[in-house]
Amino acid sequence: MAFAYEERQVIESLSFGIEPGEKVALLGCNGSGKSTLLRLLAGLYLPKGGRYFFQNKKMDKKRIDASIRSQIGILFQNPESMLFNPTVFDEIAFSLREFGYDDIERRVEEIAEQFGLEELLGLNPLKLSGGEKQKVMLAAILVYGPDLLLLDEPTAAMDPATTGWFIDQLLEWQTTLVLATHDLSVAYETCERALVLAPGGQLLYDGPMEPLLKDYDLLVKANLIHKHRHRHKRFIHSHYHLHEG
Ligand SMILES: Nc1ncnc2c1ncn2[C@@H]1O[C@H](COP(=O)(O)OP(=O)(O)OP(=O)(O)O)[C@@H](O)[C@H]1O
Repeated sequence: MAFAYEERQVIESLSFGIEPGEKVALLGCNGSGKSTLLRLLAGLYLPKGGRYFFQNKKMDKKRIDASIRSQIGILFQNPESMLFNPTVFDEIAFSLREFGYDDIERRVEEIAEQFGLEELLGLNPLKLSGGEKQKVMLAAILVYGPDLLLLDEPTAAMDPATTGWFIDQLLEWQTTLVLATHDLSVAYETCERALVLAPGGQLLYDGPMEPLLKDYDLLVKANLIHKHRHRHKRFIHSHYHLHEG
């Protein structure tokens, strides 16, 4: 498929398939089109060229109704843009109410316990820290059990301990996952497959994680690592570097 914002081509003839239950890391430098691709996969944008099939049915305007929305969960890069309820409880309950679930209180309390959010349920979500907001938004998505989970830089605001907790959660969830990240170690620990986008939205790599991490030329080409000079004690030297987080 292909996608452009007005005249600006962002995704160029991308072609790939994802099997149910697969965990796929979406890698690429700033502006390579990861967030745009996640929005396409969520059905928030429709391709401007080519086709996108979700669960063997073509995604089009007619299909994007509540039943599709309840099968796909997307976490945006900036969780603030998604928080609009007066309390954390209401935030997590929102989609459950929209999709007509029963037993809402029990479901919210269960996921709040799993995420360690019990003490925050009565608070205004906008007053939480960045990492807590990410957790609330994730809980609000996972509580309705989507088949496809699309996460845009979910660990960007998390401290190392929370990131570790989050990776453990990701490994437990049975949903299909597409995880956009700049953090190669999070990608490696959670996903068996990687898609690497080049600036301009072409696919540079589609395959298992392990060989990708040994392919320095490709990682440099995709801007996922770089060489620079820096200081170690009294010496200045240069080598390949990961800039994570
Ligand atoms: N709403 C929009 N209107 C016009 N251009 C846009 C819009 N959103 C994104 N773009 C452009 O599309 C390109 C891809 O952006 P996108 O946010 O998908 O990249 P990304 O890989 O997610 O980047 P990052 O790693 O910085 O989050 C960028 O050049 C961006 O300027």
